[in-house]
Amino acid sequence: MHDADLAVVVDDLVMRYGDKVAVDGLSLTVERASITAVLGPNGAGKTTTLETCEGFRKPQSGSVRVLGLDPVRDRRALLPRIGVMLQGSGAWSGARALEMLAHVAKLHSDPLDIGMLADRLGLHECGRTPYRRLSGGQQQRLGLAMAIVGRPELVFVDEPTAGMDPQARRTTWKLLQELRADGVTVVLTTHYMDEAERLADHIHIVDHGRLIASGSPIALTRGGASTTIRLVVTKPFPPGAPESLRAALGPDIEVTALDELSLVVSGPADASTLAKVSGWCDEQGVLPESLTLGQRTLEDVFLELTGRELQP
Ligand SMILES: Nc1ncnc2c1ncn2[C@@H]1O[C@H](COP(=O)(O)OP(=O)(O)OP(=O)(O)O)[C@@H](O)[C@H]1O
Repeated sequence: MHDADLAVVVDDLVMRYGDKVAVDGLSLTVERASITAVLGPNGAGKTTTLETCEGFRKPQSGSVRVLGLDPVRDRRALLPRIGVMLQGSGAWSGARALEMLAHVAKLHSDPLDIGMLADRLGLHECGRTPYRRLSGGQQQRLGLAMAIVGRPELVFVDEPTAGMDPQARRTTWKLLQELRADGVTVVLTTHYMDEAERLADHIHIVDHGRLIASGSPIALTRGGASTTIRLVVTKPFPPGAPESLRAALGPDIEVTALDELSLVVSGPADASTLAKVSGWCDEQGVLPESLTLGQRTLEDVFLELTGRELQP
C-alpha cells in the first residue's frame, strides 16, 4: 500500500500512565475512505491510541502520522481536516444542544447545514436542552454532529453508539457509511462485535495495548476454526472438564472454558462433534441447558486469541 493511500499510520507506539503501560508497541494503519474499527476490551488502549492520533497526547515512543502530518507538531494544519467525537464532553454542561452545534459550525469555513444535520440525527427534539440534561444517546448524537459538521476528511469516533437505542444506532451506522461513500475516512472504537462486523472494512483487534489480529471482518472470521459449539450446563462442570472433553474430541478441536457453566468448542466442528459433546455430557452426568453449533464470530476470534471474552 502506498503511503498516500493511508490516512493514519501508527508505528510502534508506546504510551504509559506512570508505571502503567497503556499502549505497548502498537502499529496499525488506516486506509483512506474506509471505515476502520479498533476493537478491544475495556482498558485495551483504544482511547489512548485515538487521543494520540488526535494530537491530544504526544507519543512517548514510536510515531503517529495522520493525513501525512504529525498530530502534535502540525496541529494547526491538521485540526480543520479532522473531526473528533469524544466519549463525553462535560465542559459544555450549561450550553444548549443546537447552540453548541451552531458554535462549532462557525469555527469551520464551509460547514454542513446544521438544520439538515439535526434532522438526520434527531436533534431537534432536544435542541434547546442544556448539554448536561441530554440523555446518553442524545449526547452521543450531538457529539457525532459536532465531529462532522466541518466536513472533515477523517473522523475519529470513540464508541459512537454506546448508550444509543437501536434506531439511533442504525441511523448512526447509515451516516458513517454515507461519510465513507463521500470519501471520508472513519476510525471508530467499539466494544460491539456486531457494529464492527457490520460497518468496518477493516478491523484491528487490540488487547493489553498490542495489536493481536487485523483484517477484514470476513478474513478474520474465515481463518482458523470455521465453526464453534457453545455448551451451557445447568450445574458447574466437574473438575478438569475442558481437558476431558478435549480428549474425547481429538487433537484438532480446541475447548475453552468461559466460566463454570459454559465452554466453547472450536475447530472443524460438525454434527458428529456435536453428538460427541452430547455423549460426553451424558458420561459426565452434566445436563446441557443449551448446546449450539454456529459460525465463527469475531467474539470467537477474540476468545481463541486471548482465552477471554471480549464483551464485559
Ligand atoms: N489518565 C489516565 N491515567 C492513568 N491511567 C489511565 C489514564 N487513562 C487510561 N489509563 C489506563 O490505561 C489503560 C488503557 O486505557 P484506554 O482508555 O486507552 O483503554 P480503552 O481501550 O479505550 O478502554 P475503554 O474501552 O474502557 O474506553 C487502562 O488500563 C486505563 O486504566
